[in-house]
Amino acid sequence: MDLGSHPTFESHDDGTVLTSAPQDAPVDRATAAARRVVDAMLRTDRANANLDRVAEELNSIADHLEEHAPAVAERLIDMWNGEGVTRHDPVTGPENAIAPPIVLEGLSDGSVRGEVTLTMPYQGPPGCVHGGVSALILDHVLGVANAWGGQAGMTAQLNVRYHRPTPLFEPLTVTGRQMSVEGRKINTVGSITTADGEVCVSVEGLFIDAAVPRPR
Ligand SMILES: CCCCCCCC/C=C\CCCCCCCC(=O)SCCNC(=O)CCNC(=O)[C@H](O)C(C)(C)COP(=O)(O)OP(=O)(O)OC[C@H]1O[C@@H](n2cnc3c(N)ncnc32)[C@H](O)[C@@H]1OP(=O)(O)O
Repeated sequence: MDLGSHPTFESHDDGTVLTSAPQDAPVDRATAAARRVVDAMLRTDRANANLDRVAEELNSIADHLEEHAPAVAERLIDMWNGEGVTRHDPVTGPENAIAPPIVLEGLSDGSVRGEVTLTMPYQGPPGCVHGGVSALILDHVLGVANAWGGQAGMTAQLNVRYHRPTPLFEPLTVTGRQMSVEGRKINTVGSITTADGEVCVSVEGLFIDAAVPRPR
């Protein structure tokens, strides 16, 4: 899978930042505000907050953004050619309000690593992370681990084991590592652990090196 050049690398003492750390660009600031709105919407007092006004103002913001939206095909070309591949995805993308977003580093031992504290929008069981959200995060982290390992691919299988509930509101460490490459088949593992080192979720993924054409 051709990932092309990656315009957002930065060298750090600990490793190499593989994803796009949020910057002070207007789009990053606007997306961070949208993320804050999603979180606050779940926390606010339904009886006392003026939600009619909130709906009106948010719809007016959406109207403005949609008025300035190019055709989807054009937008996809910009995303994949101009802006860098790590700015829009739902796990690390600073421009994607759905993303926490997680900053991932590639370490010299071949693994990738990031830290994240997840909040209300990612809830599954009471006070805990939704299992599908953990799977989403790990699928992506394994994908980045493959890129860091030198051969990337499409997810063909993801085997997820939930060892214990994953807490919200606590720092979590997410890791991934490419284990082997046999022809087009890539085996990759990863986990989500608490600050105490307890493994909450572990995954084994099979990825297949497959060409996905970039929009042009
Ligand atoms: C220098 C550092 C750089 C760092 C840069 C950092 C930046 C990183 C940037 C960006 C990271 C991005 C991270 C993204 C991560 C997201 C991942 C996703 O969400 S991927 C979307 C979900 N997955 C799909 O939609 C796939 C759908 N499936 C398919 O397209 C096909 O089935 C595919 C490509 C998986 C395989 O299809 P075929 O036609 O190419 O190949 P066939 O011939 O079927 O299989 C090849 C071999 O693999 C086995 N195989 C295929 N699928 C299998 C499966 N599910 N289970 C077991 N084996 C399977 C087959 O049995 C065959 O094996 P035999 O060669 O015969 O031994």
